Amino acid sequence: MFANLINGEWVQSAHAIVNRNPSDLSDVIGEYASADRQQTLDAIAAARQAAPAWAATTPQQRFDILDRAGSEILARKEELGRLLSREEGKILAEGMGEVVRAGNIFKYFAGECLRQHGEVLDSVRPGIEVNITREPLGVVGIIAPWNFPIAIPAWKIAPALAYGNAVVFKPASVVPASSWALADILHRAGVPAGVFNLVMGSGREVGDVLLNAGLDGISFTGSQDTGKKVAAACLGSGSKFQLEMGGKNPLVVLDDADLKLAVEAAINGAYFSTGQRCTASSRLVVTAGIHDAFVEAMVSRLKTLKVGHALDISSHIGPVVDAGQLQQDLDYVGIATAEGGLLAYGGERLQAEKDGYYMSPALITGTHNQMRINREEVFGPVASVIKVADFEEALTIANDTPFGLVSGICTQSLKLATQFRRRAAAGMVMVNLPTAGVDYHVPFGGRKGSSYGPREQGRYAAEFYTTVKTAYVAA
Ligand SMILES: NC(=O)C1=CN([C@@H]2O[C@H](COP(=O)(O)OP(=O)(O)OC[C@H]3O[C@@H](n4cnc5c(N)ncnc54)[C@H](OP(=O)(O)O)[C@@H]3O)[C@@H](O)[C@H]2O)C=CC1
Ligand SMILES: O=C(O)CCC(=O)C(=O)O
Repeated sequence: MFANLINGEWVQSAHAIVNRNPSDLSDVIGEYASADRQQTLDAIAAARQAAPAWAATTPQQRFDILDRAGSEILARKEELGRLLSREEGKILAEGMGEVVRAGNIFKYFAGECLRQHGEVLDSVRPGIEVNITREPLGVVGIIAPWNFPIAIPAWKIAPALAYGNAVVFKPASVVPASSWALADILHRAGVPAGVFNLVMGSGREVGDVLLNAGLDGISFTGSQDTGKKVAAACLGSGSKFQLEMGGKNPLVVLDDADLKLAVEAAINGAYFSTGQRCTASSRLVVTAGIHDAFVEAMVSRLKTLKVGHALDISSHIGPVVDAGQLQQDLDYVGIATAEGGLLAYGGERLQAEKDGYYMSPALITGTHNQMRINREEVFGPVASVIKVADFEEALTIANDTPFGLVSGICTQSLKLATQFRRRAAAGMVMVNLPTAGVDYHVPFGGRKGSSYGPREQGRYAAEFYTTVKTAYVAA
């Protein structure tokens, strides 16, 4: 059984998480130790003890460790990419791409260790100097989702360590293998005992302990429902917190769009990675003049996509991650058609020899923005089309959502693209690009119900993982 990493030791548990391949349920990836409450408390105590010495390391020491971890991740991209695709179900090219992203993130934050700086100002009073510096929070709890099993842990763990914090990390139960591999790499890269702890286990048990332990910070990505629980618990226990929680992202297609480009952006954004991205384009907002041609071209393109085993290089779309998510996706197709939407393509459970969780990508037309299919996050290969009159209506509909992560537009008009960029009520805007697929060195995050707290990624990550100190010194 793959063990948890607590205080620099591999620790077994009484119970196991059995990790199965969603492409082929007969393929068991491994058994992973499911930590209990006491083991989670042990990990927190170890992190508390290790945090001050880690905060006092030199930037060079932290650089060396994070850089070594990044190099190993990059060197093992094929092996780790296969492992990731086996446990989560995204196709191999996407799995390997995600591993490369994780390696680059560690390299980037290794560099950030060396680039930390403060500010010196003269006081408004004579003879006084003001120094503004950043300090680590202390111990940070990290709770990750299943849809990016190595990149999301990387973009939380790397800045936490780079800025001098100790970490207790809980991965999603359904994808422990990539997290275990990452913990093993960090351990061998030289992270001191207790500075990085891995506690695999359920949200109800391990997650609950982390939320109520009064940690210095909690960084969470996952559903809105759980995010609300995280927020309430952190307010109670006094932990600083940061939440990333999904989207209902619009891709606007205007009459003047390059049709081929718009279709490729929509196919990529809505269906690649099986639509299991918080940045997925689940609402396609299309103006009347291009609507019919767009829908026809989408259906033609969808017919060329092969749904299949994630490790089969001819597959374009892998399985859904598990039975619960598959049922949720199929239910939403039913909800949309019951509300009056028309199923233009797909939306069916696909039977497979190996019993994987396969469904055909669904395109639903004739929808309006108040339908549940356009208000609630599905998190699967399901997209709906909303027909609108013109740019102004498209923008209004794009912004009319409880979420605000990404907003995209396809147009050849610089003027309308600029208007959209300025007026979109979202944390990220994409012009003539899919809504999904972001860089690792720039801020990531949204507005309204999508996010709470400082942005993740790039140097903006320092806003969450550090606290600012202002010192007044009489000269
Ligand atoms: N925005 C995004 O990036 C993501 C959004 N989602 C959305 O969430 C839906 C459900 O996915 P799911 O994985 O169940 O998401 P959850 O929000 O339930 O899980 C995310 C993480 O939180 C943990 N967790 C769950 N309950 C608690 C709790 N009470 N206290 C502390 N931690 C907890 C989970 O642990 P455990 O795995 O053990 O349950 C997991 O590590 C999806 O259908 C999708 O709509 C999901 C993933 C990512
Ligand atoms: O689209 C991306 O590259 C990132 C998506 C993401 O972070 C998520 O789905 O949680």
